[in-house]
Amino acid sequence: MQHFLSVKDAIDVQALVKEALLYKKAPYADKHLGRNRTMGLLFFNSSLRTRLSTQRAAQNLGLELMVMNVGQDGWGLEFEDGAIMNGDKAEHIKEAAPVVGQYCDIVGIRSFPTLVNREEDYSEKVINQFVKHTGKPIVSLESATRHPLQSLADLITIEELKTKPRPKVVLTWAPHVKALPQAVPNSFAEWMNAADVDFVITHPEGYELAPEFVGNAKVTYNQEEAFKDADFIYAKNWSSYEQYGKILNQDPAWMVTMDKMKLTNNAKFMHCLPVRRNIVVEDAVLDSHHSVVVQQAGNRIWSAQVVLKQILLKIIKEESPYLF
Ligand SMILES: NCCC[C@H](NC(=O)CCC(=O)O)C(=O)O
Ligand SMILES: NC(=O)OP(=O)(O)O
Repeated sequence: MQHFLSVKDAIDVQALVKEALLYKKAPYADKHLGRNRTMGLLFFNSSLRTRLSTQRAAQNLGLELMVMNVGQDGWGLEFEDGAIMNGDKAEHIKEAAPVVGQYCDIVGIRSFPTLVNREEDYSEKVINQFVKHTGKPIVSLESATRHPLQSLADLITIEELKTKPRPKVVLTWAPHVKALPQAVPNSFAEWMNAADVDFVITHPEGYELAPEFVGNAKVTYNQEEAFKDADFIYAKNWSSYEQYGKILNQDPAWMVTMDKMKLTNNAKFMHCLPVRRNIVVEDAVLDSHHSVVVQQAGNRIWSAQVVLKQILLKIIKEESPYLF
């Protein structure tokens, strides 16, 4: 694997899931793979799970780590080609990224969307400039439009917990107080469309995701209809794609409740976290046997570890082709 930015970088999704579950049983099986190599994690935005689980995954593979909150501690970065840098941005990505590449063998980037400029966000301007200028493999730690390490962990969780070969998986929009990115639902949809599941998306009118992510999913505005016989309920808020970055609806009737969970096939409740209790989902669901959110977050280690393994194997192969 060269970079990890979307499901397209996973040559065989099922094989990745299987390998991740092997790591869960034997976390240190490849402890020497990352020896004398360093991973850098650059955060433009807050994180708990991604930061800690990716560090843990890297440590399990013997990698050294450097972590930086570039959004807070770094120089303001300019991304425009040809910019006259007379404002508050001290450094251009054309220097910053290759400098990071001098220090690190693999680089993880977290960079949320602007939610103002759709074209810019959907062109993945920030992470793609790191890909272009760093000269090292780049791992998305949640970019403007995708969160692939999360989606792989979600698929691992579904694989672990499914009770039938082709479970019904429902992605439901839920209310929120803030305008949030489409990255998590986009990415979840992209991975579910690559998996063997019966995939349904439900949201209020105006919250249609970009068609390239919806793919072949069934889409309905009727949440209760969607919940019927579901095996997994995956809740997430997102802001509008059509009226880009806007909040169109905060109707609490879209919150996931115990009454709605009763319509399902005793479904597991999933959320990428952080989740706002009694806004997105009521306490009764999160505190019940339905909720698998902690196990799901735990699986972030194995999703990161299997991805870093694939990238390390490519680096080692290129350095020492005679070994293969
Ligand atoms: N990495 C997982 C989700 C990150 C982000 N959530 C948030 O910003 C929640 C913030 C809040 O609840 O205030 C999102 O939706 O993409
Ligand atoms: N799910 C997730 O990515 O969590 P963090 O934002 O805390 O990393």
